[in-house]
Amino acid sequence: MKRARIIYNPTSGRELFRRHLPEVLEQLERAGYETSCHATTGPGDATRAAMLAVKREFDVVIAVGGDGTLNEVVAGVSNSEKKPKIGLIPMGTTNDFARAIHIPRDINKAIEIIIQGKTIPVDVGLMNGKRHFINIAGGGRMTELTYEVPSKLKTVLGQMAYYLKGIEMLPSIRSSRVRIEYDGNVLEGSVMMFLIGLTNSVGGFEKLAPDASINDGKFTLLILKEVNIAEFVRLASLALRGEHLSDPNVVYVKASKVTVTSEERVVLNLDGEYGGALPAVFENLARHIEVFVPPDSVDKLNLK
Ligand SMILES: Nc1ncnc2c1ncn2[C@@H]1O[C@H](COP(=O)(O)OP(=O)(O)OP(=O)(O)O)[C@@H](O)[C@H]1O
Repeated sequence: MKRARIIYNPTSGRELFRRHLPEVLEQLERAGYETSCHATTGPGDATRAAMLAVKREFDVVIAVGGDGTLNEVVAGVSNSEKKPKIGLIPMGTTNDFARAIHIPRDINKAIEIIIQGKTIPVDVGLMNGKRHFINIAGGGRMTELTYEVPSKLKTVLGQMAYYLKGIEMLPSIRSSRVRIEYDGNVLEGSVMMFLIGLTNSVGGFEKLAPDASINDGKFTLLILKEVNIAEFVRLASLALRGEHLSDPNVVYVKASKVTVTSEERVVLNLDGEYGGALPAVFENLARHIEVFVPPDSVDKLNLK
């Protein structure tokens, strides 16, 4: 019998998952999975739980929560040789990764995808050899807003909270002088922000990196050069429609290794959480984990 470990954030998604747990266990049992659960207790706990699941040789680990929980689970399995396959039940306010691989927010449908058994290898990002990311790493004053949004506000308002915070922060946005090295190229100058993405969507901007592939071993590096506020707002609205790529203020390239340094203090954001400050080396761990995906969506995933 196959063994699955559910790691769920009980505070995520208005605590809906706990009520559905009995039927989820039954659904998995019928499909031949012996399943046990762990409810996370706070930051870092999902990583510890995932490491334990690796040690106890579970075949599958199911991350239930938002991008934060998934990030922690991936970090927990990432350093082991024999990794469990990762299933995903999106319950968070931001579920960028789930959206990128077409996992619906419906609990039973998400479980059904795991039961169907189709997995694909996907890339994982690693910063400074120790911190993992699954969606995006970024730096610059602009990217700070993602973790400055209070979680209460996020729960109530969802995506809207980011936009409100973004508007509030607009006047204080300024550029940072950085040196960015990517696959042998160098770019030096003042930038509003740089983003190092694995998937195509970030915080509701689903066309930010329209050609991103989740298993090509490459990041999409997106750099926004120094612009004034009016220009910034214009570019943000272009980015919503995916029309920012050819703008002269935007650098848009693919790279598997990116090194960023600065003489200023530039803080980083990893998957929406505070990620320390520069200097940083970002490496793409190609095809590092196996995740369950809907079999009928594989064609739409832009796989390499
Ligand atoms: N029992 C808990 N109480 C409080 N915080 C928790 C608990 N368990 C986990 N966490 C923390 O909550 C963070 C965010 O959770 P998660 O990503 O699952 O959902 P979310 O906050 O709804 O959505 P998102 O992170 O996508 O905005 C996790 O990274 C984890 O550190």
